[in-house]
Amino acid sequence: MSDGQPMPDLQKSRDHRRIPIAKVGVKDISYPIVVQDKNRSLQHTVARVDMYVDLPHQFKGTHMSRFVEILNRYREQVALDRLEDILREMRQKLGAETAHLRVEFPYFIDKAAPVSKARSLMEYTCEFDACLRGETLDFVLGVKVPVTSLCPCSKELSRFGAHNQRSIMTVKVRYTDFIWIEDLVALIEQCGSSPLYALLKRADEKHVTEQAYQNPRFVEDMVREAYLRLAAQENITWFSVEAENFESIHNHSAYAAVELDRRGSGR
Ligand SMILES: Nc1nc2c(ncn2[C@@H]2O[C@H](COP(=O)(O)OP(=O)(O)OP(=O)(O)O)[C@@H](O)[C@H]2O)c(=O)[nH]1
Repeated sequence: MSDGQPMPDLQKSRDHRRIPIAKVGVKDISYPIVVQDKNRSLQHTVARVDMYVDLPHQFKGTHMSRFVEILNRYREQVALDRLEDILREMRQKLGAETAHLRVEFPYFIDKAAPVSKARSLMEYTCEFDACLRGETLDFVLGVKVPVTSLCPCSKELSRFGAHNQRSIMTVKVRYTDFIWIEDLVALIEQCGSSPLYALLKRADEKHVTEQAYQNPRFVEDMVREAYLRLAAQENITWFSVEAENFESIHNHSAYAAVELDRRGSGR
């Protein structure tokens, strides 16, 4: 305080409502991170970061500045292999039992167009969602994969064409051995009618249009195809897949979701 008196610390004071808080902290901090890249070793990107801890009922508030202090101590090193260190430090510095750290970031994959082979960077929104409770680290990798879907019903009924649209497939996985984002994207891209590319020349455009027409998929087909492919990977202990088709003939989306949990099944 400018008059030399100690500043009051309201956060530390007692709360009498006897209500513990499961998650309190900072949300949506923009921060540079480093992600392992299958083809280029490392990829630098900028994440939106959420950091939360639990707060016992007797405390009025958490110490918000400490979350940002911790993040800044890991400057240049906020990466998958440091998440557990960051979570441990959050728990310790905030006197909490549970810590949550979620980073959502754009990740870029260099793809070749199907015919011209023209190369371009395609953006995928990814997330690392980690939680440390006791000695258990829970980690979920999430990726949003945009694809084209073409409606089988529309194709069946129509003399010409079929309605088609951009769809977003959201996959989340828990696993035992490292999974590349690139491999997860490639797996999910097989589940729509056609993959998306940032750059298509005319020959490519003809190819993806015909590919989608030959490969019609309901939203149900998309999540079922993803289920089969993900369930075939022993390494994956849990997954969820959502598909949202932004229908071109409706002002609403078609949606489907599936989930498989093998944790505790001895596999
Ligand atoms: N707990 C809490 N703090 C908030 C909130 N909104 C803003 N803050 C501010 O977060 C700032 C930092 O608080 P602390 O982390 O306790 O700061 P500090 O006491 O200087 O730091 P420490 O000595 O490490 O506890 C304060 O200025 C708070 O007012 C809120 O909703 N809850």
